[in-house]
Amino acid sequence: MPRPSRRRIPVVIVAGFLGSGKTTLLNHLLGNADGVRIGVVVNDFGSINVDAMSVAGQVDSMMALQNGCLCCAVDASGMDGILTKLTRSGTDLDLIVIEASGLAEPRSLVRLVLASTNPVIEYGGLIVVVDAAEFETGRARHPELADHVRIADLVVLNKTDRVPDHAGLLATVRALADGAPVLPTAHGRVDPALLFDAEPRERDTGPRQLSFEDLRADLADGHDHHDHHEHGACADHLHAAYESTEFSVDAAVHPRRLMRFLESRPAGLYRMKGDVYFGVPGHRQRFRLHTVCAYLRFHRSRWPEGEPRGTRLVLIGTGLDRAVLDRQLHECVEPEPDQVDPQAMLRILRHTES
Ligand SMILES: Nc1nc2c(ncn2[C@@H]2O[C@H](COP(=O)(O)OP(=O)(O)OP(=O)(O)O)[C@@H](O)[C@H]2O)c(=O)[nH]1
Repeated sequence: MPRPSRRRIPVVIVAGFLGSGKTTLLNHLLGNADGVRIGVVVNDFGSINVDAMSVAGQVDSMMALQNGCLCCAVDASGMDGILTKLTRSGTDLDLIVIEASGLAEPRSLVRLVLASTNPVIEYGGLIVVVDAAEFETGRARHPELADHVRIADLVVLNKTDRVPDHAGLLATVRALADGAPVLPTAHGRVDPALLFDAEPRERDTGPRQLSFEDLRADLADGHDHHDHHEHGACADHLHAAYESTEFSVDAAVHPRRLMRFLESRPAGLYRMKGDVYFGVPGHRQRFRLHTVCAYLRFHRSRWPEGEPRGTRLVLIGTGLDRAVLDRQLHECVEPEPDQVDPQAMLRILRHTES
């Protein structure tokens, strides 16, 4: 694949609601970069940066930021600092991808990149990943999700494998995207060339559109919202309604007890991700857990060399009772996993991909 030929390094933002498939898409991109050197900024809402762990090792240069949303945690000079660190990392990058947290406000991220004074980068466009299985319910609760589609330069309608008949949804998303290309896909398998070429489109000035000239003018007038808000005080943002908590033990959990917890998890617990150690004979590998609303999947793989065995999960949702969740998860801890009958793994394995 030809490398992007522009002299400045394009900075592409990948946004999309919790669990829509941003990291999956990023990994597909990294795995098919074909010599294009990619720097990555990964931002996780929770305090354990699962996304960074998922992309580590494949990337030319990475900065990981956790425990908050980049869009509120840094101001324009903070973003400048991040981009400068990446571009000075010694790797001659062709492209920078910022993976937003699942609760980020993409408009703010666009502003931050546009405000950068780093002379070697340029804004390369906004890609919004949409979860085909959850979008309609999601936007009923959070109309902002439709706004995110409206301002995208490229929309990836992901998880179409979970919605075989998605023609109606595709039409809806296309109408919202207002002329930006919409790519139906599964497992983030988009042609990387499309991302490298995701140039910010020329926009006319429809009433609900974000004009990049307007954004620049906003910034020039000092109207960047980061000039007015303290860290984390973005009450109008999607993540104001969400909270996260973590569970981290250097221990195994019992497969049946964990499964019971997962099957009865509260409705407000929209997203869980992280690593689970069962330690059961024959099943001592790392089980990476992902839940997105009702979706539940484990991905089994080897533990990276030297990584301590343990169970480390991030839980994100609304109205979470942290104390109860913590107690319930602690009740799943199994001190003698060697003694657990491997049959206890059956229900876990039903939800597992290797
Ligand atoms: N069936 C199906 N599962 C998918 C697809 N894309 C991603 N997933 C799964 O969905 C889960 C969440 O995917 P991620 O890529 O981690 O989503 P994300 O947007 O990075 O998540 P956050 O950063 O937490 O917002 C994982 O279990 C993925 O394997 C898809 O197209 N189809």
